[in-house]
Amino acid sequence: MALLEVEDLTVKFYTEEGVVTAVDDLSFRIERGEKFGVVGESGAGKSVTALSVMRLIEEPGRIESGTVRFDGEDLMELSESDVRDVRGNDIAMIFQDAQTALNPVYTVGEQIAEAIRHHLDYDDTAARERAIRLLDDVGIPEPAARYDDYPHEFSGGMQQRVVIAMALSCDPDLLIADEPTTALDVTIEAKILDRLERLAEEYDTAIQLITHDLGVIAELCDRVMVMYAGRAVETATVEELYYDPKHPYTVGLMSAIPRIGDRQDRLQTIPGTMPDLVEVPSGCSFHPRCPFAEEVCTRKQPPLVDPDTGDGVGLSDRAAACLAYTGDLDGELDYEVEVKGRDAPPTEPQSNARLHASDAEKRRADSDPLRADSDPVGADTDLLDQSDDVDDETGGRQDG
Ligand SMILES: Nc1ncnc2c1ncn2[C@@H]1O[C@H](COP(=O)(O)OP(=O)(O)OP(=O)(O)O)[C@@H](O)[C@H]1O
Repeated sequence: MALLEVEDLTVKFYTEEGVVTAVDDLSFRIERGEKFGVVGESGAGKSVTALSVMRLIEEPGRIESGTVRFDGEDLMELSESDVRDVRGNDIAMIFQDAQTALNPVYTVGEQIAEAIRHHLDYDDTAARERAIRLLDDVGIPEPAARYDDYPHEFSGGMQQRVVIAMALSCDPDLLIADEPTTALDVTIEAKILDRLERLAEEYDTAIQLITHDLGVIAELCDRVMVMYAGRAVETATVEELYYDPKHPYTVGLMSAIPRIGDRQDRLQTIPGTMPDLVEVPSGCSFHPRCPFAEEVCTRKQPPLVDPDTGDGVGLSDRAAACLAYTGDLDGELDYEVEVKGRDAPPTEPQSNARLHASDAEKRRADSDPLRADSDPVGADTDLLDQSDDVDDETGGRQDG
């Protein structure tokens, strides 16, 4: 039995502008101890998916349908108090902004110890010891001394480590991490991801890592689901995704990963933005941005299929939702995957995928009214967004 099984999940927000279908008939599975990545641009539905699993969707949102089974138990059927027990004990969640997760008026040690006392029924001394061990585990120097410091005395990177310690304090089976390192400098990001990976293995915790950055997925994950406009468009192992991406959107995301010494203007590789989810384009929702789109793509929604056979797939199988794999397209997907440093360990994105549209397709795309108000720069600055924050990894106290 898988640890988490989500089937046919649909979540809508009833806003003044209209009904937003944030998650549309989504199914996926996370195995025990697995590191599962969810990737896609802003608005793809990644966070809403995670919040739905935790049953934390609030008005004007509504989970319309679907099942979420955790360890065989349907979370949708549980009472509110039983779900609260699952949160914290079995599933923990961390967010991008460490500051909002930490209470400024309590010391970090107290906050972790309180979570331990509450969920694990430890006495004060045992909770303090476990909290100090956790601070040490997440890489905070002099953990016993830092136990009594307040959140503002820690740098951003160190605060996020504290949040990870708090999330792991009750030994959850699943840790949902929503853009946990996006606000941090890249070198600190790499260290925290590395630490997260080691701890997940040590504690046998599965991770659902949400990010818009395929580079982060490569650092940590075993398997990936690529989301677009509330739907899964591709699922694969990390190796399959990097060496052999199957969906044009994945190829576009891959092209957008910046590399050292890379002078190519990547802002042109995946033009357009995520559609307005009140009025999702007909057929394949990616078709207005896809260089390979044909007329059929405007009216037929592609099912998730095995890209080799075109057959339907199970929850964990390799799959892509593109009509190229169901035999509906006249043309072929024409893209290259240039693999860099095949022998290098998969800590760096390995492939350098490129989309090619024929001149005719480019002209069609350029004159496509659906693209008229697209914003190529906006789309890709999001994909390339990196904070300039410089963090203090020495563990030293912050000034002031
Ligand atoms: N409280 C809300 N009210 C109305 N619409 C919402 C609400 N929360 C989310 N949505 C909509 O649901 C869609 C999916 O949002 P979601 O936050 O899941 O995207 P995401 O992929 O996590 O993007 P990001 O990386 O920006 O968080 C978006 O169109 C968003 O506008």
